[in-house]
Amino acid sequence: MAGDMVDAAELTKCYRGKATPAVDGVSFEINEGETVGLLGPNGAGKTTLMKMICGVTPPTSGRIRVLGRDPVEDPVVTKHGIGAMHQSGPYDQMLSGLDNLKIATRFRGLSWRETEPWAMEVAAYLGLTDALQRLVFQLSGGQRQRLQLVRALLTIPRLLVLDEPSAGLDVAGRHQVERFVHWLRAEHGVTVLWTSHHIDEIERNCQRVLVISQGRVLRFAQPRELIREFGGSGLVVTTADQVAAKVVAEWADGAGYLATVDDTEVRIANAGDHDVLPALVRHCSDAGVAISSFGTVTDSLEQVFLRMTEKG
Ligand SMILES: Nc1ncnc2c1ncn2[C@@H]1O[C@H](COP(=O)(O)OP(=O)(O)OP(=O)(O)O)[C@@H](O)[C@H]1O
Repeated sequence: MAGDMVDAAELTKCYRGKATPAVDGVSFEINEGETVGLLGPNGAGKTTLMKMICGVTPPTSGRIRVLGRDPVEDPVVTKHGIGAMHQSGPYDQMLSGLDNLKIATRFRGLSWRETEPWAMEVAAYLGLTDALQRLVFQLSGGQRQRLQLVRALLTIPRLLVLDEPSAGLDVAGRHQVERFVHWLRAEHGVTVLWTSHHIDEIERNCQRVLVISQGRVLRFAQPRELIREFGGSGLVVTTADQVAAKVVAEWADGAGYLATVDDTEVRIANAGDHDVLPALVRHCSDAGVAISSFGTVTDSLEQVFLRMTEKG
């Protein structure tokens, strides 16, 4: 059913002393089983929006429902329905990772005996079994980040909220987290709301993307729809040598295109339709320089995001 997981209507959050709202009249729906990416530049309101979904902070106005309930007023939702991994965790640095998990379990009103098998399975998957015995201050940034994910998953949530889950992780760690979330979704039907400044991560993993800027929704659509709507395709021209590359780049500049040169390769933005090519080939022939090959490249979600938020 549409919006059965999250239903936000005209959601607004104004912080005291701030002239403009952090979240400003945002409406959207998330369906059960979806993985939704939340993208926005720094300060766009992503964390504030996630906090309202998790019931951590109440909206100033508007309405938010998670699983049909008000997340601020209904602790059942926040304690059992939502697993949230926030950017920083209130750890006791002088206790082990394991003891921190036990405290979090108690805080959520759960029994460690019942929680332990699943929590240890998650920790093992994330390569944390040994690290859990060490004091938190002895863990690396990447291990602490993965410990946050275990803590968000003390139960199998209906909705998993991930606020920059890959911050501080190396490439292997990022892929491990991605594989794990994919498995959760496939095996347990967990709905995921995922924010990241690694836009390739969102493009790989999310079915729809909510793009916000200055607290407002710019667009909520599938990555490929965003690329179709806001993206362009560029021309990649490989030349015989750097002199030829310079000739191509100067011609592109003169024709009003943005050209970037990497050794003998020239990328000409928004010139993917082949109308450009005959004029370029003619120019190169007149100038006596050779083109070795050419092809087209389509914008990535990252390029589309930059374009959308620059307009923002
Ligand atoms: N507790 C707070 N009190 C006052 N202002 C706040 C508070 N939390 C956030 N803000 C402000 O609200 C706006 C949105 O902040 P928020 O953290 O939600 O953005 P964000 O998109 O998550 O940013 P980032 O990508 O940098 O983490 C910013 O202008 C920020 O300064």
